Amino acid sequence: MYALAVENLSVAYDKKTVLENACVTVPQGHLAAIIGPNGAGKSTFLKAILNQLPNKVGKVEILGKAFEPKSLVVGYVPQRNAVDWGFPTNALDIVLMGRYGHMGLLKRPSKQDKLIAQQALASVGMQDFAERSIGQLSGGQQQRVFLARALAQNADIYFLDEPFAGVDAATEKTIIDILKALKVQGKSIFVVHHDLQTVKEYFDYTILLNKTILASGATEDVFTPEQLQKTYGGKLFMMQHV
Ligand SMILES: Nc1ncnc2c1ncn2[C@@H]1O[C@H](COP(=O)(O)OP(=O)(O)OP(=O)(O)O)[C@@H](O)[C@H]1O
Repeated sequence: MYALAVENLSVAYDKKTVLENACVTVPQGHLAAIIGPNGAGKSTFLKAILNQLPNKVGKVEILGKAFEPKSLVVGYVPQRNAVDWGFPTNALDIVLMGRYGHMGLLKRPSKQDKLIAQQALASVGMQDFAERSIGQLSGGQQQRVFLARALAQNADIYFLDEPFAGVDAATEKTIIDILKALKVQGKSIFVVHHDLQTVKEYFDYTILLNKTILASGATEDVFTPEQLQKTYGGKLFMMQHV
């Protein structure tokens, strides 16, 4: 069974097609980068997989099943700028949302849920900020809290949209170490990523996307100058580092 199987996925916004016939299968247990230029459709690809876009056509299976919004199996960390940070809630409550699907009918967090949420906050180095309003956290701290929420959910497959955007080197290291640890546990992780210089170091699997999936597979096979040229065209100026 594949972690992700996508067949002929297409998405249009206002009749403009931004994703066309994307096809990819990814085995379980990989830490996979999704890369491609700005506007290539990477966020759209994630949102379509997670059934957030009404105008999608095609077939998507996550661990052999169609995505269900209440699924506990799938954890999602959206792009930071897609989140309403004015929402009046504190960091611990955000992380507790990751436990929501695990709670009983009354949706009241148990002691165990609170403990798991606190542990998740601690694992991203944010234990001292549990009571802080999310609007009063720095960008990197917000990113850590959202990662903690996904960790508290204890999902099997994770989708993260640019988790390293605007974070400092220490936060980036914290995040990548956590993602690598998830992979060691056999989980599957998909990360929209922009920094081509760290792809080989961070990811064992790479998906190249520009309006459709251009290539996917083991990073050493896919992350080649030829494939990157195909994906980025003339816009690629970092070829010498590849
Ligand atoms: N809600 C929307 N309505 C209309 N067009 C949209 C919408 N969201 C995205 N687009 C367009 O779809 C295309 C793909 O956008 P998307 O955000 O998926 O790209 P991306 O690869 O994630 O880009 P980036 O690397 O800049 O984050 C872009 O041309 C964008 O302008």
